[in-house]
Amino acid sequence: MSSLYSVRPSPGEGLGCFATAPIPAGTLILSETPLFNVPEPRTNAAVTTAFSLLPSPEQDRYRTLYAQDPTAQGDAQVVDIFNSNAWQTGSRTSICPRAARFNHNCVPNASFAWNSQLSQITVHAIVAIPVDAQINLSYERPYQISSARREKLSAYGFVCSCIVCGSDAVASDVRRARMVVLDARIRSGRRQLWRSPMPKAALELVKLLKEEGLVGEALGLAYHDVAAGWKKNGRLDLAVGCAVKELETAVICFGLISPAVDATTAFLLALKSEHAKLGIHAASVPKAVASSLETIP
Ligand SMILES: C[S@@+](CC[C@H](N)C(=O)[O-])C[C@H]1O[C@@H](n2cnc3c(N)ncnc32)[C@H](O)[C@@H]1O
Repeated sequence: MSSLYSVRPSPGEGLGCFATAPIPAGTLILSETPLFNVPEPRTNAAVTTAFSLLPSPEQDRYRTLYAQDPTAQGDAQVVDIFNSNAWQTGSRTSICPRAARFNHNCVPNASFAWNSQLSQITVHAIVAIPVDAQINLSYERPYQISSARREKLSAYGFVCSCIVCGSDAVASDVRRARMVVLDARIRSGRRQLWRSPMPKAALELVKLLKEEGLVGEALGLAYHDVAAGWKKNGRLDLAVGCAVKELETAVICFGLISPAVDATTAFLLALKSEHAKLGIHAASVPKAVASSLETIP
């Protein structure tokens, strides 16, 4: 795969990855096999032992990666580099030297994933990335307001200066605080005093995620929740439509050959077959439902 980006200095961020050509959404930007990994929960001893087993040229390559403390030596340097560059890959944490050059943005334009089918990490563009734009991943979960993200990101030794940590912080915090509430409500599956005819929380989450520009994995999960909600409410026709959206998002974030796309396809097919068995055809959609669906293009 010829590289779609070059690694060069990014002011205030060390090195970063910049598109060398326009990159359409859904493009596989990078796939990489980890140099080494350790099981979670990890220990410093596990990291230094795994590092000591690497061939010398790979150790040298590792030592070129970013370290928070450039004066650290020996095991302290190995651990510092690991903590600054490692990614969660299933039940392990891995060093992927090429993926380690992507900087963070709270509204990322690319999605990082561990693909257990390929035993590789993948990075996909989740929106169209113009030439010369920096390609960013998110190091943090999206459902957090700026102060919470700032605290988490301080572990990496930097203060994020992206738009939703800066000029758009107030509006963004309102949206993200609401996302936290909605996500908790969906996860707890709290019983309602009266039954809503539609999955309100998940529909609102989809709307907010789009307003915030968070069109990656979180949006796919929210589509899933909308589909599951419609199913619960006996609207398999609407559930199928949302499961299609979930699948489209999964293909963009993870690529066609991925466990995530397999799972999403299975969910969609199960809904379709249930819908077909019941012989239900798209019923006329009540007005309130139709207007809420307008939020899902
Ligand atoms: C995984 S490395 C990313 C590549 C790194 N910039 C390099 O030069 O190799 C993580 C480090 O990059 C820097 N970094 C990443 N995103 C940043 C951002 N949005 N603003 C400032 N520094 C950032 C921080 O120093 C962080 O600890």
